[in-house]
Amino acid sequence: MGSALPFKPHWNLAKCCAHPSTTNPALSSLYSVVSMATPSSKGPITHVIFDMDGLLLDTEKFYTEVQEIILARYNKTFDWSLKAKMMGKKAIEAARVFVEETGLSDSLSAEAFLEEREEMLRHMFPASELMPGASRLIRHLHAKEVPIALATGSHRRHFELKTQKHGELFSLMHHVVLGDDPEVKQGKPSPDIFLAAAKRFEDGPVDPHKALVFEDAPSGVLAAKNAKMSVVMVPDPRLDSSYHDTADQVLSSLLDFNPQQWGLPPFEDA
Ligand SMILES: O=P(O)(O)OC[C@@H](O)CO
Ligand SMILES: [Mg+2]
Repeated sequence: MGSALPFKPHWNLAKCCAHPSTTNPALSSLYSVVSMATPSSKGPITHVIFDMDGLLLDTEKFYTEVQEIILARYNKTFDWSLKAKMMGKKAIEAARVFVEETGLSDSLSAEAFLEEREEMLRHMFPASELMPGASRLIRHLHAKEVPIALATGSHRRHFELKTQKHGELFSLMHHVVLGDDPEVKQGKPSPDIFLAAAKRFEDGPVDPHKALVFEDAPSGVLAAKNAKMSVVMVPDPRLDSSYHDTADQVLSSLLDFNPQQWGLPPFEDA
């Protein structure tokens, strides 16, 4: 499905020496910054846009589990190279990737796959838990009056099930853009969702160079870059590290984010 990534990145990723962890390997584990391009060339960040699945909520494991179950029926195994191509996308787009990449399209349609997946997922999503550092970062930015928004490939029904236990935290977002929003014509890696999110802040369209996106998925990182935004990637460690190269900064956890590096107010507990 290589052709499903129509947007070619065209920015320069100068690996930076500004952050101590990039020059001193001993500090690297301390900071848990996997890699970093210089944020200084981007100008200070004024607005933040969060992805949801796999970044704020530990929901990617549900998709993985269900897809493993479905594939086992065909004596096939689900792996992280397929996962990398599906994650972050709208449901139907991910479903097409699944049936094509597994060679099942003749026996299983994308629609039938979705129906079967849905039946299992709807029982799992209400148990969704927050990822480490998600609550701390959202609450910090909100308290410091940094405008924050959510941009998730999830459609409304899934969004509601996943956030059932976390309504108060998600209400801190200035706005939420979902995968089934009419303005999101194409899912990630198209920039549609991030451009829609940037438009809906109170003070009108935000200059993309002043927007920082947090993402876990390769398609989401590309979508942010296609929208000309800066992006911090917090990938699952099982994802191939070649997917890190497109991000401006790669962290092991949201807990390792240093707002000051991006011109954002520092944590008071740091
Ligand atoms: O955009 P996010 O929030 O990762 O959601 C996509 C999703 O439906 C699962 O991969
Ligand atoms: Mg995600």
